[in-house]
Amino acid sequence: MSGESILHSEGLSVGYRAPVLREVNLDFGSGQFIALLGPNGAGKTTLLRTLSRHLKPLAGRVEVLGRDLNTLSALELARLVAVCLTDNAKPPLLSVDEFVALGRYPHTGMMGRLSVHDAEIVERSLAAVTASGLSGRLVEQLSDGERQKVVLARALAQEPKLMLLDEPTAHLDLKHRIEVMGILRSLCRSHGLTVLASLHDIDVAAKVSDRVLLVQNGGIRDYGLPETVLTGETVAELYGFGDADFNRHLGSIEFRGDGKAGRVFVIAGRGRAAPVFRLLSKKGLAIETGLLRDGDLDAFVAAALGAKTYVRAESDELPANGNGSSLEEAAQALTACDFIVDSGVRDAGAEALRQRAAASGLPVFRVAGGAEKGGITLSELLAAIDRLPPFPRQASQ
Ligand SMILES: Nc1ncnc2c1ncn2[C@@H]1O[C@H](COP(=O)(O)OP(=O)(O)OP(=O)(O)O)[C@@H](O)[C@H]1O
Repeated sequence: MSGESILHSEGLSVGYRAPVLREVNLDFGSGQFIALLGPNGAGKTTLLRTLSRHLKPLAGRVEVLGRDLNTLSALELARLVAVCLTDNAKPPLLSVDEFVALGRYPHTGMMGRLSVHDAEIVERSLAAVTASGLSGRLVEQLSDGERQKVVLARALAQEPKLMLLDEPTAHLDLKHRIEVMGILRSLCRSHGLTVLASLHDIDVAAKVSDRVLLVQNGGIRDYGLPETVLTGETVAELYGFGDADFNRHLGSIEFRGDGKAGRVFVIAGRGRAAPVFRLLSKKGLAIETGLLRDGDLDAFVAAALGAKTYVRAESDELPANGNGSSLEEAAQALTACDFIVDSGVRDAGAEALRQRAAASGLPVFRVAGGAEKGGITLSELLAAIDRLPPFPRQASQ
């Protein structure tokens, strides 16, 4: 479904008096969901406004389905391209159904009557964004999230080839955000619709989009598969993160603590410790952890949080007596920490570290939920940490 060129641009410059983005060369096939990403003020809205002919290009050309954007009549353009910009319109005295029906006018003409078929499309479009219940209400009386769905329904009713959406989920709660993204994605798959949507939620963009278009510093920074373009470094540079990391394996942002509140060793493994890591990191603790197998979910989360991780390779079977060299390193790190959290994983490495923890004389907290029975809740862990004497404990001993 991606052979046909839906949108093509060459040497495009967009902006106002001065260019905001230069040399924008795009070529989008049909049936793709493309996320437009970039920091505030990078030019996402300006690009969408230019591609939808709300703004004249400063240079270059744009083609929609092989036709020069400038030569399309307003009606032809509306049949091909639907646009939802952020200026959240509140048309006075229009009902939801009348508003969504406006999307049919490119097909019926301004004076055209809605056929039964058109009325069905209006109904289907409202249902697609789970807004059938809003039928009969006045648009001006809707909440921001409800109005956003209705604006999307109008765009769907237009049955376009290309949808240009500026922050289409900004006002939606998590459930509706996921729903709307799912609907747009399935329209791309089933109807060959192409969507270019500016998104601020990079976690969502990484998971729903077929391609990502990154804009920054006056131009296109990158374009391609989210799986290859969205690396931790690229995302950090794009948004200027200092204290967070985008983890490409998890497709999510992790926030690092400043690590100034003390040092904790977490006996982790098999993904059990991910919530423990986040909790300790928010508490401002520097984290060390082991002994993880390569590819363990815990290793990804720990790395994203800036933890020092002791990993053994999949092939590197721990000797029965637990005397592997990486185990020894992990054990030494453990005894140099202020306290220990045991996530209750049951394997030879964890067992060996547990014995070293018990012998270290350091406080050890076992959290519930692992393979081992017993343990405290995460709230109890926080309270227990608060009761510890000030760190660094070992310096004062
Ligand atoms: N009407 C205008 N006249 C002049 N400059 C404008 C106008 N609208 C926006 N700009 C400027 O153009 C630049 C790009 O703005 P734009 O709204 O396209 O960014 P954006 O990437 O959509 O940002 P955000 O994520 O904050 O919505 C900004 O520096 C902005 O101040």
